[in-house]
Amino acid sequence: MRIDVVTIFPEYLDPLRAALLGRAIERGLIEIGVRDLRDWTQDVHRAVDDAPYGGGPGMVMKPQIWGPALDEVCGDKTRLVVPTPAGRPFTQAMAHEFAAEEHLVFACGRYEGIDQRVIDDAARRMPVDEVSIGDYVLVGGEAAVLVMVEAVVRLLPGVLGNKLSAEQDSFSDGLLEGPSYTRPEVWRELAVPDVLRSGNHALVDRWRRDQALERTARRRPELIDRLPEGSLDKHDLRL
Ligand SMILES: N#Cc1c(-c2ccc3ccn(Cc4ccncc4)c3c2)n[nH]c1N
Repeated sequence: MRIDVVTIFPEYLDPLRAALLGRAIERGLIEIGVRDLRDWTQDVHRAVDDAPYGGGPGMVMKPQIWGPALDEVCGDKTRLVVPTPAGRPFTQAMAHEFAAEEHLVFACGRYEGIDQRVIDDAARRMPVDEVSIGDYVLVGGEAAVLVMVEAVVRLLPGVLGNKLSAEQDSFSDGLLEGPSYTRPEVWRELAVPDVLRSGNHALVDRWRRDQALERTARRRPELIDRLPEGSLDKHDLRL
């Protein structure tokens, strides 16, 4: 997979080259390019924004700059992802969809966002997703791209050390994951649940399922309602 990010703050994306993602790049599992939108400006001030039509606060990013940038960075296999507070919620299911793509381009807006015609024009040539990472307002798209790239790249084969880690994620079965424990057995008078030290894998699996269901019902009850038909067995339903 190749990922390109277009931004006016390329240094904001430096964390993409650290830790797990950095190792995935070194191992050739992914290629990541970060491009400075100002490289496509033609004026001495390298302006990327202008006042909004219809008035109102803030500035809007210019289509004459974004258009040529995306023309150059995007190809015939590109899926364009545009972070925006007005986007569809980014979910684990969407992360899996993105992980199956050959080429992702992330367009990072700033100010009040990117002129809508840039997105509409791109949508004439490629799949475009306007996506939000949550119901709160950021200053630009870069932080959202860091979140989405991490969520997507960790799903790629070979990136995570232990294959099961991705498969047993929160949300992989529609539920939040339950609590995790490691040594020591007792810490500050708090003990690890006995079942986890029983060596009985069936009991451990059952306990973990119960914990996931109870935590989901308590913290995200709407996820229970969204489970596919037949997801809950008779043992689950007794909870
Ligand atoms: N994904 C995502 C986001 C953003 C986001 C993303 C891109 C841009 C570009 C510019 N802004 C600033 C802005 C624009 C319009 N209205 C208010 C603020 C952005 C915010 N905010 N909150 C999220 N969950």
